[in-house]
Amino acid sequence: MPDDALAQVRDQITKLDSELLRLLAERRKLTNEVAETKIRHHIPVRDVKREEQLLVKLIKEGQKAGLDAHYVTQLFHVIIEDSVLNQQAMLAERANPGSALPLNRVAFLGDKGSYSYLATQKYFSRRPGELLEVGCQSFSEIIHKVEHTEADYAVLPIENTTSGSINEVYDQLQHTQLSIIGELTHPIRHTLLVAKDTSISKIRTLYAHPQVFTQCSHFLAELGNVEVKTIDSTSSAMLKVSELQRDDVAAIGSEAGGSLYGLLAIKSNLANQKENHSRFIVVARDPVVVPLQVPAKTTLVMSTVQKPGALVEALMVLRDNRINMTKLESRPIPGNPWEEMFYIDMEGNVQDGPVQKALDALRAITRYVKVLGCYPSEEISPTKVAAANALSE
Ligand SMILES: C=C(O[C@@H]1C=C(C(=O)O)C=C[C@H]1O)C(=O)O
Repeated sequence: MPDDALAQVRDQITKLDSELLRLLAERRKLTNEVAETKIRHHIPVRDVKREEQLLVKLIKEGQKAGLDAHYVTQLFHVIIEDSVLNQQAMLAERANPGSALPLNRVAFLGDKGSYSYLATQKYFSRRPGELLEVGCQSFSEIIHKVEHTEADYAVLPIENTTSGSINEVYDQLQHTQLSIIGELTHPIRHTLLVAKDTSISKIRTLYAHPQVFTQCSHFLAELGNVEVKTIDSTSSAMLKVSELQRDDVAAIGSEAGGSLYGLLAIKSNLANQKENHSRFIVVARDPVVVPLQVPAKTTLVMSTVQKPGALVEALMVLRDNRINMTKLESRPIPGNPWEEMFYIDMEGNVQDGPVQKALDALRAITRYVKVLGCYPSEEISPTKVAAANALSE
């Protein structure tokens, strides 16, 4: 294709992409109007039936336009997830009048470009007020900053789909008076980042956070003659590589983060598992009220009495109240060998009957129970429609 013809078609594509963005912004505005009605009439945010109808219609229309069902479904999952999360954030804000700050000072691990930084940006992009990032060197520093009003919120990674729970964060939660007020999941796409155009075979030194090494152990095992250096955060690893400007030094981090340091990605998908996500919690000094129209999660920490079956008994309380437990984690209690603290995430709102009843029952049979927070659940499971159904009608 001659250069000017290529430029012309690209020009049309650029215009179409801008138009798509404009339409998406318009759609978002309309869904915010829907949220206003839901607030007035106490209607739940999520309407899976409506989503199904919409998807079936779109899959059919897409098919006629030459777009396959999978593509249309994937696209609209992202769009609908965004709409549901925005509406949830709107409702949560209204349920906590006066809580919105003009400036949100948020403490997180690392600096610009760390995964925690990217998660922080994502979470606060849906919330009013400006964001002031407060990068920290350790989880205890993050907690300290919020406890001592040097920051308003903290964003902390709590678990990863490849490496599991982040014990240090659980241990911090045992001692703090802060409350969990939100959660989010963020895809972790580990990429090999370099400062200069080079190849993997030339790399001799590799910087990354220890969690990252765990998540990429298969890739690292294949690397061979490379000195692996652990560093306190992904952003420190990226900064180091950008400062050194050598063709035999690399860092592992996200491509988006690396671009903030002018780094090039020479290999992506380094994690052992293809689907690598981290779940982050957002904590603040005061708890929040979660409106009943929004799916909520409650996290508690408890220690059971020392007798056989004590944990089972506690879990039966959840079953008896038809509460779905989404996570159970145990951590040692310092100074009490072989005793454990149990952390439980469950679906449900502390203002609602079943969770209140369960908490009362747990208080009666355990040594200690504390609610660490009740917050809107950001795990938006995508609505499924069988493409065959959509196309057969
Ligand atoms: C916008 C709405 O809220 C949610 C988001 C939807 C969407 O983005 O299309 C559809 C149904 C709801 O789960 C709605 O109820 O119409």
